[in-house]
Amino acid sequence: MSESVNVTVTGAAGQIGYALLFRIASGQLLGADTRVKLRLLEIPQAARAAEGTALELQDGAFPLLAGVDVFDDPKQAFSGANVALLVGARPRTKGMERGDLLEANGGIFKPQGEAINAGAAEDIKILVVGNPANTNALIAQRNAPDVPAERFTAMTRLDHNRAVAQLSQRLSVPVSEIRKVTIWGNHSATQFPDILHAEVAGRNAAEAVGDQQWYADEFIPRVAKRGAEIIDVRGASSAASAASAAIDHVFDWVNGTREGDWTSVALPSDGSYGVPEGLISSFPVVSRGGKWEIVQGLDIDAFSRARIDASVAELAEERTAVERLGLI
Ligand SMILES: NC(=O)c1ccc[n+]([C@@H]2O[C@H](COP(=O)([O-])OP(=O)(O)OC[C@H]3O[C@@H](n4cnc5c(N)ncnc54)[C@H](O)[C@@H]3O)[C@@H](O)[C@H]2O)c1
Ligand SMILES: O=C(O)C[C@H](O)C(=O)O
Repeated sequence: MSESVNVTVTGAAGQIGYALLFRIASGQLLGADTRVKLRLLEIPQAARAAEGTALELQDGAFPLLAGVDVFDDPKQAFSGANVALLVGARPRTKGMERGDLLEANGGIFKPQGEAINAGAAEDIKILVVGNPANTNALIAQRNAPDVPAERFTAMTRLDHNRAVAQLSQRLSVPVSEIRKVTIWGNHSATQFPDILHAEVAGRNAAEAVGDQQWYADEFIPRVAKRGAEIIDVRGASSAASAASAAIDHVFDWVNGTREGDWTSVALPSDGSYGVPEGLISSFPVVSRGGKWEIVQGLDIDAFSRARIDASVAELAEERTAVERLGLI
């Protein structure tokens, strides 16, 4: 059994936090051989609720759980962190777009980036879940100049999983048969869920669907607006599915993606596919040796190009907005 790994989770007393922490403690984030020390960060008003969750974690008697500490100070919470899940932020409510949260939530990620820069472990891996996730990740990254930029990622795995599930339902095939779906761009309604390179049981997915109108007018908006659909039907933003996607994201980062497949992650662009360098945009990626690599060489047709460009333009606008707010 290895040394324990420090996992910092922000927003630990929130909805996603509650769905996430028990899965981490059970070994699903890092694997069944890795002991975990949880470091929970909350705002002072919610720290007692996080203490309550810590008591429940203790009551789970998880063999892989090496300890739980609760903090209300980011510097302490991120000290020595090997993995950081930045969940704590306000969720949107009915009628809002995720970008509307920029002003309310952006300010959270500057001090957290600074705290990561000051005290996280050398091998820190960061996943931002709190919305607007891509731009919050950009804020944290730009405030942590000593941490390699590629360690900062934002979550589009929930969108990816949603796309796989919709395709599976449409084609009546198990999700395990679906490969190489991509989410491009922002975790927002402008995102582009791409099935043109995807495979279903070894066959091209777009050909298997054979219905461009369903793809353009039903599938893409259904996936891109699924967060709003959940808020409408459930009365609160997605929580357990978001926690599950966060587990998938980090598990694949640490353990590698499966052969013959890829996943979707928002990470700092290196200029691939014409996305301006530095923007935290979603790409098709594989994970090898604990590092994400953008899948290269995919043909991008005019339909896809227009959609990728629109989502990337929104990311550039969000970057300008946070520059104006003095957050980067
Ligand atoms: N990227 C995605 O796919 C995705 C999916 C679902 C939800 N989200 C986002 O995740 C965020 C959390 O959602 P939730 O449903 O858990 O919300 P929630 O309101 O239930 O919980 C948020 C928690 O964060 C805490 N918090 C606020 N500011 C903090 C700070 N500075 N430091 C530490 N903790 C802080 C709050 O006290 C609260 O307990 C929201 O922004 C939501 O929109 C993202
Ligand atoms: O849509 C939201 O506001 C929550 C989350 O980002 C989601 O995709 O479910």
